[in-house]
Amino acid sequence: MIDEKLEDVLDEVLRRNPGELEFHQAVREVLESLGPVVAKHPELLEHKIVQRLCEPERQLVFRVPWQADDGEIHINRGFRIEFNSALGPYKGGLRFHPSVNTGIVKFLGFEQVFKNALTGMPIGGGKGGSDFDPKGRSDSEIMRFCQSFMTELYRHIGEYTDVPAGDIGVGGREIGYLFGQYKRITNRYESGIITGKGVEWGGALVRNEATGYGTVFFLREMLAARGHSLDGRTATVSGSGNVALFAIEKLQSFGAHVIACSDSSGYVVDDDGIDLDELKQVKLVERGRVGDYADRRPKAHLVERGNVWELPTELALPCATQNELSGRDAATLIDQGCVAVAEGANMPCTPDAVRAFAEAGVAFGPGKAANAGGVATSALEMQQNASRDSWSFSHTEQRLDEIMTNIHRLCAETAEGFGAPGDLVRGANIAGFQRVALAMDALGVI
Ligand SMILES: NC(=O)C1=CN([C@@H]2O[C@H](COP(=O)(O)OP(=O)(O)OC[C@H]3O[C@@H](n4cnc5c(N)ncnc54)[C@H](O)[C@@H]3O)[C@@H](O)[C@H]2O)C=CC1
Ligand SMILES: O=C(O)CCC(=O)C(=O)O
Repeated sequence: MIDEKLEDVLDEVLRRNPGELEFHQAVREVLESLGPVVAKHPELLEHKIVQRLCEPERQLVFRVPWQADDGEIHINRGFRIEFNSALGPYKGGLRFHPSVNTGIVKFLGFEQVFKNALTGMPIGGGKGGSDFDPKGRSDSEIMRFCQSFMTELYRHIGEYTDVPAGDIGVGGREIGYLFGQYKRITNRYESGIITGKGVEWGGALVRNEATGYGTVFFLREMLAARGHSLDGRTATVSGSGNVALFAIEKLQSFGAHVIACSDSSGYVVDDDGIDLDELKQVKLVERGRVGDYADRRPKAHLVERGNVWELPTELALPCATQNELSGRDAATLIDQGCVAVAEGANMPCTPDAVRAFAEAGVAFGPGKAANAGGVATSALEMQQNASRDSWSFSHTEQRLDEIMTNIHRLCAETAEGFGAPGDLVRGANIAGFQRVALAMDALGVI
């Protein structure tokens, strides 16, 4: 249900952004939570704070030409949506995937604004990427693509303006090529222009692990609020990229039994529990498929093109991509005893799924809160860059844990304060919104 005045805002968003379905979905989800806030503070609509929040400050779309190893010239499209800078420089990742378009980048940028606000750190929200498909491309092709991408992007980013990082298809290798090209073009070693850097050249310890670890810290808090723990629970994680791998690592360290993970080729079940060293070897070193992992493990098998949510599990961590877990999947998970879901990915559960979990009393951690550990640790990287310092792993992980625990507390208290105890979706949307709205109002009509 959506408040009547907010319905008008949503109608305007739909009219101005035709066909951008993921963006519509993300905006609708936030507006559905804001009824009680605008009822209490009608000035937020009079000052057009909500309306301005739904319109990116700047949208950049550019051509990215590059040459493949066989000599063929390819042309991709690059994007950077600088969504909101009321709290600090635009901050958010870059995604390289063939599905990337304006609507996808806009939904991710919109989510990022609220997520970054929840961290309590001085970062605005943005997102970018390209419809480039890195799958099957050589290192040299990836490098040439990244160099071409940065040859346009460099003029728009900076420590005080816009600070990109990784997302799907953009990891340490790509960040290195992007940073190298920035340095070459500008002749400046400005560590603070991008995060997710290698630790030898300005990166922060724990940034690589942060999103996955943070999601599990958040899940631990969700369970603790209900008097439960992770120890001995079965868990299923979708994806097997950056977020998934380190979510598995932290789940296992807390005593959970991770039985399955996936990639776009299908899912793998391992009755002995996922062997993380083997999975990292396949995914991070060989850049292989989950089937390669199954081939090496005695009690593992691949379900080609299978849906990982058909498996019985107590904990579900969608860590792959948007709308990967449907209402039907949620019903299956609930029937088979799932007690908690934490979104490591951005908007992985469809609105039907989120509704089904709420109705069944399943603890649910929305992505903009549960996966905020990645961007929060990026802000810690910026902090270290600005002070020419580097912190130990244990100190940085401790900071991450505190940040995630605080975000959980903020969401839970906000939900409670607005008459929806336990509803972390509402808590996250309202708490994130309040922080950005306050800053926007203070900064005037800009
Ligand atoms: N990397 C980060 O720090 C953060 C990432 N996220 C979100 O987490 C999710 C995963 O991102 P990363 O792990 O960084 O990317 P990644 O590129 O390292 O891994 C993505 C994984 O998802 C799988 N995948 C992608 N599309 C799929 C599909 N249609 N069906 C099944 N599997 C699919 C890939 O095979 C891969 O295993 C994304 O939604 C991203 O926006 C959220 C917060 C921070
Ligand atoms: O670390 C960052 O700046 C980006 C993280 C990100 O893209 C996300 O939170 O979805």
